[in-house]
Amino acid sequence: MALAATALPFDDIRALIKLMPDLSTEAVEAVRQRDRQLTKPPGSLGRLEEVVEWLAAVQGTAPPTVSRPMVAVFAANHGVVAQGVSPYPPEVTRQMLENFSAGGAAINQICSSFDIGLKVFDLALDIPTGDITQGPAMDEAACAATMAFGMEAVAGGTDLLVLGEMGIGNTTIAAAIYHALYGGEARDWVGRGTGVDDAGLQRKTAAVAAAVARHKAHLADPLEVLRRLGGREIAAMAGAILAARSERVPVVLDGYVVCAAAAVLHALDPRTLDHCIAGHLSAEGAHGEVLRRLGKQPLLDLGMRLGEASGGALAVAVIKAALACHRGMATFAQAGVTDKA
Ligand SMILES: Cc1cc2ncn([C@H]3O[C@H](COP(=O)(O)O)[C@@H](O)[C@H]3O)c2cc1C
Ligand SMILES: O=C(O)c1cccnc1
Repeated sequence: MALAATALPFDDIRALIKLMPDLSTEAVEAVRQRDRQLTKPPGSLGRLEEVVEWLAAVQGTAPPTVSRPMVAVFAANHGVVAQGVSPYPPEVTRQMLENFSAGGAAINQICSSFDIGLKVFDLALDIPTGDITQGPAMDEAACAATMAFGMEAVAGGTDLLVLGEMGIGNTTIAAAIYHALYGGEARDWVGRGTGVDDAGLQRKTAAVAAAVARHKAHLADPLEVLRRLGGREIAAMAGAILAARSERVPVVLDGYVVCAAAAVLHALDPRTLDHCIAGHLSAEGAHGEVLRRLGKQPLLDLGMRLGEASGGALAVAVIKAALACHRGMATFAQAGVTDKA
């Protein structure tokens, strides 16, 4: 990409969005043509059929392939925890990374159940971002550099990417982003996260309201929302989504927190999420409204509210089965089954 030497980092991101490849309508047509010949009534696999069309559209090939699915978990710490917004201390972020390495977390078990690779990225856990109620989370250079890190992190090596996060306090960060992008009242976007009590919920709502009020004059630009109210894992995931698009890699979004990264990109240009699917509906209350605004219907609804990419990774099981049906089922001619007249 040719960029002027004077270009600001955020301008690089905007330039990259303009270069996004379109999805392939030819590949979708080829998938539909094969689907019509498979031994089942047309449309009977419902959403599974759409999933295969989506994979083909993104990858630009028919049939599409999912041979190396990968979960990428981005971890960061947040200054806003000083406002008493999480029942857990920020040390838990690092402790959970150790748990991921040891294989003891939910995401380890889900990945091994469905043969999914797992990579975890530590985004300077010892240096929390600024408390968003007091000032910006990051400066522009740090935010753009973290987006670039997210792009590099997922480059190559996968044909289906699931994004996830670990960061104590990040449901407050996500709520602030939604409140900034979508308006309404702070309480519309705030949930209990890991389980704050009523007093904690009040502190959380007050922190989200205070953060958005403090930065109000600068929130018209979604990238300013990201740098002022976001966190490093959110910025890295936004970068990862963009990189996946340029590499034609389909992306599975996890829950309420991951979708905050998606929402920033969607506000810049809704087409940035054409290669993304919503893995599940989180039990964190506002997630349904977020998905409605993003125009995404979740694949699963299991009452989960964990993060770590757990809901997204479970959706890979459905995606793999959808593709196995498409690639492996016999046609009416092959099986000697009579098609409808
Ligand atoms: C042991 C443990 C494991 C987790 N795995 C994901 N999260 C999830 O909870 C955090 C956000 O919730 P809040 O905003 O309420 O702090 C994130 O780290 C998220 O990934 C966890 C949280 C805990 C405590
Ligand atoms: O849905 C999520 O992303 C979520 C919900 C609660 C806690 N952490 C993450």
